[in-house]
Amino acid sequence: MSTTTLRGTIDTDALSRAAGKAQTLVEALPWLEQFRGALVVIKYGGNAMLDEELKAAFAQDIVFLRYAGLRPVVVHGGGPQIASMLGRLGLPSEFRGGLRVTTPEVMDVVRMVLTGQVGRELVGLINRHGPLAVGLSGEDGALFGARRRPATVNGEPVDVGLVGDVETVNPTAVTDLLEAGRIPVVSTIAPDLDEDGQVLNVNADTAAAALAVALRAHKLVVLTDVEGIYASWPDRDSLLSSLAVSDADELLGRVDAGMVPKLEACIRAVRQGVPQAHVIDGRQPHSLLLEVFTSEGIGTMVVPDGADS
Ligand SMILES: Nc1ncnc2c1ncn2[C@@H]1O[C@H](COP(=O)(O)OP(=O)(O)O)[C@@H](O)[C@H]1O
Ligand SMILES: CC(=O)N[C@@H](CCC(=O)OP(=O)(O)O)C(=O)O
Repeated sequence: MSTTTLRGTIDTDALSRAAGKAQTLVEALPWLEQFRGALVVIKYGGNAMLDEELKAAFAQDIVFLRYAGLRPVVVHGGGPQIASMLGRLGLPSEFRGGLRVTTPEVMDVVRMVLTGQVGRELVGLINRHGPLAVGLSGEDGALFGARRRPATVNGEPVDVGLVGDVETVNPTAVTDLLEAGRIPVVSTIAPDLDEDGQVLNVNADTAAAALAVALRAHKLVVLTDVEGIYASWPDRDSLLSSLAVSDADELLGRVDAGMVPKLEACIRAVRQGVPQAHVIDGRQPHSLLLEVFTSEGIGTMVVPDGADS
């Protein structure tokens, strides 16, 4: 629609679109105030990482957070990318109890793909916007120390080889980078605390939670390939917007597949002092910005007991 004035034509539709954009920016103001300087750990999952446009949008969001005054730390996975490289090399890709069976040959591939490929690519995408991102793995500066853990299948422990759980975090390598204004991009390979020179394959969700705790992060955000946490998966009407940590604990027995380590990560982070942990849809472009800067948020938020009221 247009209106003619003495000075020419005013496009009233364009004006109302501009007002909508301004409204979106203004809505972000309280969150910009609340999160100024806030340290946020973002776990970027393998399946939400397969589309080129989504990856570029994710990198934009991370840079946006940094320029908006937050301190983002990226922890990435890469399960599908590891599977693809194992396939190319003719090695088996097997999971038991949600964890990859990791022989010494598989460990070499996991380390090469996470640190040498997936991490490098994310660093490159972020650095298109400026020299901000620096990649590191749990080996750098002794960031992580891990101990071997078995998987649990039908309540029984099952050996999955060179797989570990993070037990120690020395966050100095990350905090040094943050102080220098950088964006750390972490791959989750960890030295074995019990065997000198050995490294272990660590699930990226649980490693992100351990890092969020050690850094006293304001929030942990886990991007994945589903809208959030469903109370009774796959019932699409059961998406949860928020849940208390003891309800999350109770739900743990009823979720399966890849959601188990994500829910465990949220519980671990919140129980150990991170005020909020989110599972959001990495398939939706700019979901991270919607989570941080809009009043409705997006996905599912896990909070301490009593904080959800
Ligand atoms: N209760 C639940 N809510 C949401 N997703 C669930 C639930 N239970 C199982 N899932 C499954 O978990 C998957 C996410 O895990 P995964 O594919 O391993 O993620 P990523 O590759 O991001 O690490 C979802 O796509 C869904 O199939
Ligand atoms: C022990 C274990 O299973 N490690 C994972 C590490 C990568 C990861 O967690 O990647 P996503 O976040 O993409 O699932 C693996 O080897 O696939």
